[in-house]
Amino acid sequence: MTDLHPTIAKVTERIVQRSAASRRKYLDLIERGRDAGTNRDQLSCGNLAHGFAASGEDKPVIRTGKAMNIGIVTAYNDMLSAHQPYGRYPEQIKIAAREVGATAQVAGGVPAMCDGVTQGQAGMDLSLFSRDTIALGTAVALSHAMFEGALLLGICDKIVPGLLIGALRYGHLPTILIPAGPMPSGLANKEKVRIRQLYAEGKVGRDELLESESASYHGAGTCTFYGTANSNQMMMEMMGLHMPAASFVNPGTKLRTELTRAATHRVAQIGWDGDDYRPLGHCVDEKAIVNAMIGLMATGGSTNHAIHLPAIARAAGIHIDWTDFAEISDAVPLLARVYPNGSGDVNHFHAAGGISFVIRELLDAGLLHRDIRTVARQDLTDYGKEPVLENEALAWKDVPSSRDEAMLRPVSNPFQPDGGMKLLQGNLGRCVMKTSAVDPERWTIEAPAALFHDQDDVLRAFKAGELERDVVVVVRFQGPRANGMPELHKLTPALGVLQDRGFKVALLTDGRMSGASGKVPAAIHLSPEALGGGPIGKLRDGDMVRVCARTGSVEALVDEAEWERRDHPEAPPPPYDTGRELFALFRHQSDLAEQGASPILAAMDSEI
Ligand SMILES: O=C(O)[C@H](O)[C@@H](O)[C@H](O)[C@H](O)COP(=O)(O)O
Ligand code: SF4
Repeated sequence: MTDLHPTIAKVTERIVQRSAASRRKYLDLIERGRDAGTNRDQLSCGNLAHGFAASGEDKPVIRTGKAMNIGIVTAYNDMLSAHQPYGRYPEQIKIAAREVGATAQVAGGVPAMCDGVTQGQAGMDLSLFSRDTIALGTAVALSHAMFEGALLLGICDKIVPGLLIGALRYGHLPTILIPAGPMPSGLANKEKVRIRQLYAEGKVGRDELLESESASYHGAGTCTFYGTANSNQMMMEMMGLHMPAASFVNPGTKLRTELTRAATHRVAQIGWDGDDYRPLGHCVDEKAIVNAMIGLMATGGSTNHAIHLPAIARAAGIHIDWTDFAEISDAVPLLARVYPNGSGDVNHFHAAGGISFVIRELLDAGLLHRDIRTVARQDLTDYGKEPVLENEALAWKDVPSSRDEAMLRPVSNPFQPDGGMKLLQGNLGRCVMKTSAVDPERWTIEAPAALFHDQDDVLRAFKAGELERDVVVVVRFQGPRANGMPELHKLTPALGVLQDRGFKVALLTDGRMSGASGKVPAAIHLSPEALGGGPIGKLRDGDMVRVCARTGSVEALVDEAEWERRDHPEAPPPPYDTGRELFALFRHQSDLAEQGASPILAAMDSEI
């Protein structure tokens, strides 16, 4: 057994020390959890009668209170292709629960935004704060206190983080997340991007573009690019919160059904009445959080998790920062190239050996904490195996080697010696850049700034031919306090066209990009944001700006005295339509992206 890599050990210990007081307070909460009014024994007869009134055939079992009653929190809706299969899951779960003498009820539903539907639209300004809204909805669902275990149905971008943040405040409950799997592969992602760039250049019309898009996104299941949703799945494996390697099994298959059934049986086995109690708050500890960070680096995961993982950790009393990410990135090799970091999609990744291969490789190399408390039978070792059906029964098998080294490689022969996410800092602040999808010759870009306060103005300038040059496109007032920190992924085709025409191009913003954003170097999440005085506000058109993932720097190359003299521009008005005004409270309370950009956690931490 290889010793744990010294950097992983050092960063973990630093996080443990930094979090000692808040983690202790959190663990005390878990100890009190069952007595703090969030447990069926605390309920009155009236409470209970309301709780099981409509439970049908399960009523006698729920009424006796002897078996686990499982609370299902579901993010089902028809907007997310990834979540559409969840519509039938509660009935499957109830049947599976009865098979082991338990019961299950839908504790509540939570909203889920499809970032693909809102991308480039006003709705995208609600995307990040939908995460905290989901956390609040999860807490409302579990506050019924009718449950001794929980199953969370969520996959996509802000939904898994939101479900986890809410469920962690009920960390005394054993909890398993149940994925629904990726849609089968459609039009190749590279062809999708080619048509998009032709459309951006005016060379094809909407009909051809719509045909291409709907051949790519064509059915039920998660989109097959390796964006934030599929990075969520990877992280849940690295933290041991799924049934092992359940993530990338397609919907509508027998194996998928058996994995859902197994998760329901398993959660009933890890409750406080048994001899293998595994509460969520003990599973999500410092080592599990570090494992999730490692997984992001080893697979080129979504930059959105530089914001979500700090928020998830904080809900468990754990504090991480971008320096932790950067040091882990330097120690962890890139083992997977899944689109946008390569040409294959998550179905190809899974077929090549997928997450099981990655975990086993990292464990064997001492690059993961093996000894974490997972929801499975032992430790993370279980997650280095892939699920199969043997004579119709679920089994897990070793994955001895990659079945496609064009997209999945061993630690002995990685794509990059270090991970896919870099910390950049300098006189403009701190930000992150995902390098795994960017050609290394573009890791350093130094060019004149073109300043914008709105992504649509960038596209207008592109169409007017005003960006045909080396350029750092700066889009500011896109931070959480300004307009909710939208993804600016709609800029990708136009910036890609400029890059393909041979210009040196980079994006610099206090906003976000999609996890599916790829080949154009993007220095994002710049903190502190422009609203409130962040240095990005001092930039002027034509300033030379340098972003460099090699040296980890983001600099305005402006005379120091001139820079000091500069004042800040007037901020654009806050967003007002599409319900965005309802989220003013969240904008006002949000803290830094590096802390998780979470208004609810900022307010919670100010009280406890
Ligand atoms: O972070 C992410 O992974 C994105 O938010 C993703 O969920 C979103 O749907 C993209 O917009 C999809 O990519 P396209 O917009 O290119 O289809
Ligand atoms: S991956 Fe993105 S686009 Fe696809 S269903 Fe999920 S949120 Fe929507």
